[in-house]
Amino acid sequence: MNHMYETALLAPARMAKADAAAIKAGISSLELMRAAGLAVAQAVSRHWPRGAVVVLCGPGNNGGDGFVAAEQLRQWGWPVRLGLLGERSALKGDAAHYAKRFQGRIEAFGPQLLKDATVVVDALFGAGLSKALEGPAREMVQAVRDSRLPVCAVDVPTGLDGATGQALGDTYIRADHTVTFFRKKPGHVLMPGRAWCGAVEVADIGIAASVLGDVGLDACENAPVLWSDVYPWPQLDGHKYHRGHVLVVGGESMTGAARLSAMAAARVGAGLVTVAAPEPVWPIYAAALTSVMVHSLSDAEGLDTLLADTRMNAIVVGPGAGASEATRQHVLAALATRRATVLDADAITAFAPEPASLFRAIRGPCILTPHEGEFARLFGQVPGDKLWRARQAASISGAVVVIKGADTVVAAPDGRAVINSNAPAWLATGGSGDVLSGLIAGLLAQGMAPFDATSAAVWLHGEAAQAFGPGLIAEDLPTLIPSVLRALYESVCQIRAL
Ligand SMILES: NC(=O)C1=CN([C@@H]2O[C@H](COP(=O)(O)OP(=O)(O)OC[C@H]3O[C@@H](n4cnc5c(N)ncnc54)[C@H](O)[C@@H]3O)[C@@H](O)[C@H]2O)[C@@H](O)CC1
Ligand SMILES: Nc1ncnc2c1ncn2[C@@H]1O[C@H](COP(=O)(O)OP(=O)(O)O)[C@@H](O)[C@H]1O
Ligand SMILES: [K+]
Repeated sequence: MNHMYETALLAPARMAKADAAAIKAGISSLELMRAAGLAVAQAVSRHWPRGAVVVLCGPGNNGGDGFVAAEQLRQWGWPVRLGLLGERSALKGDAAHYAKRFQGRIEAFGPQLLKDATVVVDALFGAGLSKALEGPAREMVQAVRDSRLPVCAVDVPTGLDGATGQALGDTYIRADHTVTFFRKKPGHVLMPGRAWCGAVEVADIGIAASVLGDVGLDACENAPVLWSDVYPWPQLDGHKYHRGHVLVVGGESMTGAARLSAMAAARVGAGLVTVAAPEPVWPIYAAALTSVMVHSLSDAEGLDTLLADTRMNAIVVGPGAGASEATRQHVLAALATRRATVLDADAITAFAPEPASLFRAIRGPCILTPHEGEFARLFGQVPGDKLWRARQAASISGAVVVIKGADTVVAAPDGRAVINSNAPAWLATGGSGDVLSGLIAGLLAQGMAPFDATSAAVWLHGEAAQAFGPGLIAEDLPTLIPSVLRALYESVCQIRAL
């Protein structure tokens, strides 16, 4: 199977096409709904002790899934209350079919349903939600929020746009657990959706992955399956130059940033790492670094002189650099070599007055790693969701663009894109972005292609932060890379051995 199919993300419109393709291939829509509702009932019984469950059903197929789940839970002996938004006679198709099979009582829709409940199943609206919630639906969502009851959402929490991860109106369900079908939707991993879905479970409802051949996909969720085949594990017959040489251009006042970047490049496996340190502060870098080499860069010696050593095959400019003319010149010198170049932080900000001059200079492999603030400085206010904005920026700049955050998006100029979902909140700490730039460069130096290297680095970065948890500071991240790599290596080897 195409690896991209495994972690494909399908926006609701494309998911509807996948449903239609599966139905055309022979599975009935009733079977799909039955499997979906059963998966929801199983999730509820797995995650909560048997108790008073309230199933809130909407007027469409999301509500249909709710009827199936409610009947299943009832048969398993759960005390079930069910409220339907709208008239039962207005239900159509599959939802009407399963409403008829529900053996319990359909109660008046309203916040009184929540009294004495222990868990809520949100089957109000799913992929079909197309406008802000109003009237009784809105009141109910607000009541569920106020009740602080645990929620299991069907497909997507009501109020969330599955395509963008944004709210369609002013209120929405915050779920503890979300059961979605066939594949995740971008809204499950893009913020704030990622935070509202709780744990997301993908249920197999009988749709074959092969439908994606015709249906396509909107992006992928970042995962090792996408790049582990091309991960540059060291070889017995290799030597350090086979593993590349990263040059990190250091700054004069914030010397820690370049050191963090350099340490990360070394830990992720670059054969050699050099920091080019401004002459006056060379002793600071030299005293702090051991295996990483430090080159004293005088004002008179341009970066191009140092880069005459063509073994330096990946360059980082930006961490702690200062948004100065000197940084601009360093960026242009690095890009002129057409070697793999990571531009972070001040290297991005330095081009804020004239972004086009940066884009013109990008002729070889280049990765831009802005956070939202730096992104706006370079690309302005691009409308649309984060996935769209990253793709636009990659197309405009000719670089792989990483928009960082709890939902880091990596997009390539050719349209490929991944959304990363493993970063814990602990990662939001000063200097962690500097580490990321080094991880990317370290993988580029070892010959990984820019989009793969960046996706892999973003994932390793998130895993490292997860492994540490609370109290993380940026210095910890490089030291956590070995255990993350070991676990990845062992899992990849196991897969190969199968
Ligand atoms: N074969 C399929 O298509 C399957 C669909 N499934 C379920 O079906 C869901 C999608 O079903 P639907 O397309 O019926 O959509 P929903 O059940 O999410 O919404 C129902 C309808 O409500 C209307 N609506 C939209 N926004 C509204 C608002 N703010 N206020 C009032 N009405 C509004 C729209 O006409 C929409 O079609 C999925 O999320 C999933 O839960 C599952 O049963 C699996 C199989
Ligand atoms: N809420 C969050 N949850 C998870 N990761 C986050 C969150 N906020 C930021 N990050 C990650 O933390 C890192 C911060 O990078 P950056 O803003 O460049 O910081 P610095 O310049 O201090 O190194 C990025 O990798 C980003 O994706
Ligand atoms: K829902």
